Formats: sequence, C-alpha cells, structure tokens
Amino acid sequence: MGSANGLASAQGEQPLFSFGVISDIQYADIPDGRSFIGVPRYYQHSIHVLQRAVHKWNNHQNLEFAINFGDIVDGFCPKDQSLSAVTKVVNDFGKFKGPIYHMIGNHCLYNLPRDKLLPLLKIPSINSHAYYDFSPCQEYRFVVLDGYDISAIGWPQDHPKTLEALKFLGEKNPNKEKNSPEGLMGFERRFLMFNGAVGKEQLEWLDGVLQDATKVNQKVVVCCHLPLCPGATSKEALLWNYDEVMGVIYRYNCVKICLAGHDHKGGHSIDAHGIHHRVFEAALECPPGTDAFGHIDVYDNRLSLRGTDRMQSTDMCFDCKKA
Ligand SMILES: Nc1ccn([C@@H]2O[C@H](COP(=O)(O)O)[C@@H](O)[C@H]2O)c(=O)n1
Ligand SMILES: O=P(O)(O)OC[C@H](O)CO
Repeated sequence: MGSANGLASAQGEQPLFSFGVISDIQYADIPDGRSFIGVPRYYQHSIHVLQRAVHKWNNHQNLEFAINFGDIVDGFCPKDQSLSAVTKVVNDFGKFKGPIYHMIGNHCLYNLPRDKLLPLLKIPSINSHAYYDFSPCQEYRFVVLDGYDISAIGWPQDHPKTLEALKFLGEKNPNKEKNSPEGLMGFERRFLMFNGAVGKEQLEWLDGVLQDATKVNQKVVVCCHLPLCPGATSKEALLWNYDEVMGVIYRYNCVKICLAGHDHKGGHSIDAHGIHHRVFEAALECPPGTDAFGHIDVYDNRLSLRGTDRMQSTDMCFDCKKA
C-alpha cells in the first residue's frame, strides 16, 4: 500500500482525468450488525458515507465520472423495502454532477432480480447481462465485468445460468451450506454461493475488447465486484474463474489495473505481469462519522488513488522508473 512501488512525484503534473470510487455501501434501514466473522456493519450509516462522497466529488469539480463497485443495498434489507432502498441509494448517486458507472454485487441480487436492477442502475444490457466498456479519453478504456454472469443468485431459479452455477457449486463445494468454505483448501475456498463466474460469451467479448484496445493503443482498467487476484483479497472473495479471466488478460499487454470490491477490508497487490489489483475498503464497515471512498487521478503511466479516511491512498504505477 502507499507509494512503495517506485512512484515519481506527481507534483505539478496534471492528470489526464479523474474519477470517484466507492464500494459495498450495503445500505439497509436496520440496526447495526456484524459479518459472519464478527466485523461490525453499519447499515444505516453507510448511505451517509455515500452522501459525503458525492458532496466531496462535486466539490472537487474536476471528476469526469464515478464508479460504484457494487452491493449498494444489503441482503438483510427487508424485501418489501428492496425497491425503495435501491431507489434511495440510486437517487443519492444521482446528486453527483457527472455519470455514475454501476456494477452489480451479490447483495444487489439478493434484493432484486436482474431485470429490475439493471434498468434502475442504467447498466447497458443485452439479455440481462451486466458487462460493458467505456472510454473516457483516447488513451484509456474501462471494462466492467459481470462477476455474477454464472451465479446461483439473480437469475430465475430455472434459468440455465442458475442451473450451471448450482451444478458447479455441487461439484466444487461438498458443504450443505454452499456459502461455507469449511474443509475447502487454499484457493478452492472461493467456491461459495456468494461468488460467481464470468461465462464463456463474456470471456469472448473481453478478448475482443482487449484485442481492439491493443489495436488502438489504449490502456485498460478492468473493474469487477469480485477480485481477480489472490494477492489482493481473501481466498473466499475471489471470482470462481479468476484464473481464466486473467488468462485472457495476459494474452495482451493493455490491461494495467484491475479494481474490485466485495472483500470489505480492502487490498492491493501487483501480479507477476506487473498488473496492479486494488480492492476497495467497504463503506458499510465505516463506524459512524468515518468514511471510505476516494478519487483516482489518471496519468499516462499510473493511477493514483486518493483515499478518504478508511480508504487507503495507493499509487499504482505501471511504467515508472524506480526513484
Ligand atoms: N467463513 C464463512 C463466511 C461466511 N459464511 C456464510 O456466508 C454468509 C455471508 O457471509 P457474511 O460475511 O456476509 O456475513 C454467512 O451468513 C454464512 O452463512 C460461512 O459459512 N463461513
Ligand atoms: O458480500 P458479503 O457481505 O457477503 O461479504 C463477502 C465477503 O467479504 C467475502 O469475503
């Protein structure tokens, strides 16, 4: 974490553009609680973290857009309040004076099915898929992955993707409770119901996007609710087929940074190919009065995350000379 990776001073240098980031708000109008392993969760306070983020992003005056890394409403939200809770959070995001790019997380899908959720989040979609790309300037392209493409949550119960996910979980996780990693060894601990996979069609789409980005000499930032690198996250939070996705990414040299949420404590690693992986600290786990959001300044050779409060600042340099 921090600038221990040979960052040259950014003083005086203007970023190409900047954007806001926040993850795992998991808002619900319910009393505070705890995660399965006992970490406090502040369901009502987390929307105030978002409100302060939007206020700060607007005051910055130079943010092109913001990205929400998923899980805007918690699974414990009473289901008759799911729509109003999602709408409330979307409306608060709407106060940002710029576009918001959303992605879906497991908690979003506990609350609403894809056909309801995606239009509310204005996620460009064909057949309820939630992957897309955008390019804020000639030099950069952002790829947003749908980590719950193959998943036991979010699709109708008899949907082929639900059936494929349940079959896969049945083969990989012998526990009756499919969210339990008990007895699973090493990276196999990711085979849990609250995770998912990127399907074949999406992998082919990703390959095409990276091929195109390479042709036009664009640097790519990959965003996904689920982390893609074991070095940046707990094993239990990894995308089921993170290795397949990284296999596609490694065919090219254009992906420089992968950003994610889901693992609430946050993390940072640089993989063997020099790609930075940054998992964001959750807004949900901020005790009242504290925050976790940030903005990222984008340069030719690095992304510099300026975190607020519990979100650690991180310099992610992919072509920097050692100081
Ligand atoms: N080590 C674990 C972690 C989680 N579970 C199950 O997953 C559910 C969701 O976990 P949270 O961290 O979001 O609370 C939890 O309710 C457990 O059913 C588990 O079994 N073992
Ligand atoms: O999305 P949650 O709240 O179920 O939490 C996921 C865990 O952080 C993964 O380790």
